[in-house]
Amino acid sequence: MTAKPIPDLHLTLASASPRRRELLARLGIEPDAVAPADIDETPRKDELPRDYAVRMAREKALAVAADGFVLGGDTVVAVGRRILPKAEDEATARRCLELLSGRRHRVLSAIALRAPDGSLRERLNETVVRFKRFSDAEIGAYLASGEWHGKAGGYAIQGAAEGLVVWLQGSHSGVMGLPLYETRTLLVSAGFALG
Ligand SMILES: Cc1cn([C@H]2C[C@H](O)[C@@H](COP(=O)(O)OP(=O)(O)OP(=O)(O)O)O2)c(=O)[nH]c1=O
Repeated sequence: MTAKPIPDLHLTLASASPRRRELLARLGIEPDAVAPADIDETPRKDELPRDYAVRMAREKALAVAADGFVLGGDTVVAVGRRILPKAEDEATARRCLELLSGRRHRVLSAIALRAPDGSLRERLNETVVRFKRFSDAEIGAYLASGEWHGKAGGYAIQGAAEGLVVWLQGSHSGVMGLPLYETRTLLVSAGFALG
């Protein structure tokens, strides 16, 4: 007889991002299900980057119908109060890189966990990153790499972009999409049994 799964112990990752899954695996966690949340990701008028990141993580965790725990996450790159887009085309990626060149920016990475009793817990990681001042050749080479595609702020720190980072204060995993310290403490505080 096959043992019936216990729904309360299930974890669903409400994300289409393969990086979030890889980062979760570093905590020894393999989600029982991966179910991308289909939500409207348009920022509200005058919404602050950190409020937007937390709201998106929360909406993702709430949008997925599943038993057990549901984990949502959202990563936002911000320059001051300005939320940078996810770069879906080269022109957008170029604009992001020109804006980020030689200056500090913030990466807000929020996570939200819906527990089996329906309660919701959230955590936010804020990391400050400073890139070198980019030459035209560096921007050209980075755009040619295609690594910017689908990434908030038009770069991926897990690739060649890290070679352009002068300084970072905060969480490397947070910039990639899932801040591991916050994720671990959130799961522990909700009573999720870590391996
Ligand atoms: C800044 C930065 C962002 N990113 C990625 C992480 C996220 O996947 C993406 C930000 O978009 P998100 O909306 O946070 O995530 P997503 O659309 O990829 O997946 P889902 O909404 O289904 O969870 O940018 C990197 O991979 N590396 C980086 O250095």
